[in-house]
Amino acid sequence: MSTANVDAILQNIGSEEYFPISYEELEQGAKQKMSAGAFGYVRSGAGGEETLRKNEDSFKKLSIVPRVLSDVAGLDTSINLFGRIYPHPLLLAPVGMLKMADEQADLAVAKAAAEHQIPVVLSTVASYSMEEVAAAAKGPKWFQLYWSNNEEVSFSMVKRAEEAGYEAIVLTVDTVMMGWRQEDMRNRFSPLKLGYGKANYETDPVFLNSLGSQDSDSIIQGILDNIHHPGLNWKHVAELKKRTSLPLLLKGILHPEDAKLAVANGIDGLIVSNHGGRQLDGVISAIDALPHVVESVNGSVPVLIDSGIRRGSDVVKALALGAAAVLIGRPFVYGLAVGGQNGVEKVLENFIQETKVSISLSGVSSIKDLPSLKIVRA
Ligand SMILES: Cc1cc2nc3c(=O)[nH]c(=O)nc-3n(C[C@H](O)[C@H](O)[C@H](O)COP(=O)(O)O)c2cc1C
Ligand SMILES: CCCCCCC(=O)C(=O)O
Repeated sequence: MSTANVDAILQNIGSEEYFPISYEELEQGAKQKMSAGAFGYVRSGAGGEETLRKNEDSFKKLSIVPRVLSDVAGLDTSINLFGRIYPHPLLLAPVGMLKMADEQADLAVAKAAAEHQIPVVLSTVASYSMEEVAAAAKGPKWFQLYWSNNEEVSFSMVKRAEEAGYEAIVLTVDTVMMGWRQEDMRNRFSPLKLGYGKANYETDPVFLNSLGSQDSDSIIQGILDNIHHPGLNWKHVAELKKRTSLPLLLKGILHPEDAKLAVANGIDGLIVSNHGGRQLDGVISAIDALPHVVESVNGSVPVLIDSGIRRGSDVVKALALGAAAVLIGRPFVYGLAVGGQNGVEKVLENFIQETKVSISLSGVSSIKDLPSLKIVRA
């Protein structure tokens, strides 16, 4: 391991201010900084939170069987997605309404990710518009689309993303309506109604033209009318595919048959995800769904994963089970709440370094060799 890695591991020791390292510490730190409603919104899952818990528990039930004496001196953690090389197998998952955590929200997150050339996936319901984020941060960026009932609004947002330099479109397909979120009902908290997610809508000419009036209340009502889209189906996906030259990924795939249909519809990549346990409670954990999805697409498209990834050894397990890359969700949101841009950078540095240590100690020296690493259910 290089001296730089050791330095990074020791970064907290002797430094003046301690920054949380573990996920549990980050969560506690964020709880102290955020309002009860905002923290509850980020932390919680749907229903009885069975899936939220299962996401993490499933990772813990998997064990790495490492190799030794395999010369890991020349570690290579780079990956290739859609023809572009990234230095780490990590992306930042789309997280909407980040002003709940920090005023600089998506701007701070995109700047932190750019420091490491980690792609950030900007949410449709971001707190800053896609053009503002593109102007603030020059790193790789993808755009996450929530389908709009007025489909011309969807196509308009995709066109804007292309023009602003976003490199892929991620259509989220597990959110045709909001999950049953008891914590938010208890707290009477809706960040959408508070306007934290309106930036991409209030800057969209097609959306604005569709409204009778363009005051703040009408914009928010317009978003609520558009964002629930129970009619979404494969025809929309096929039409969207025709409308963009960018790689199109579907986020929220758990069933191998849906994965096959996605490939048949020309989709370029999949994200195995249960939305961090925030949509349908009781569903399979993402890491348990992953090998079946990977098998069903048989290498035809890259399969990424999110939901429950908390540390470097989780990244190793996901890549060993066939993921092309992983997306981090809540950990970076908590980093943002605790320390703004600097907090996100710290979370990413720890993920990067722990991932490197975990791959090396597994006896593997390149990401492309991780699928040969033995993982057992213990
Ligand atoms: C506060 C919050 C907001 C989110 N907003 C979005 C969003 O706008 N679009 C989306 O596709 N997924 C959204 N997600 C889901 C994440 O992209 C991701 O699937 C999930 O956070 C992964 O699980 P993890 O947080 O356990 O890592 C959100 C998640 C959280 C916690
Ligand atoms: C209709 C779904 C709106 C969801 C907004 C943000 C999100 O994805 C979340 O998990 O919260």
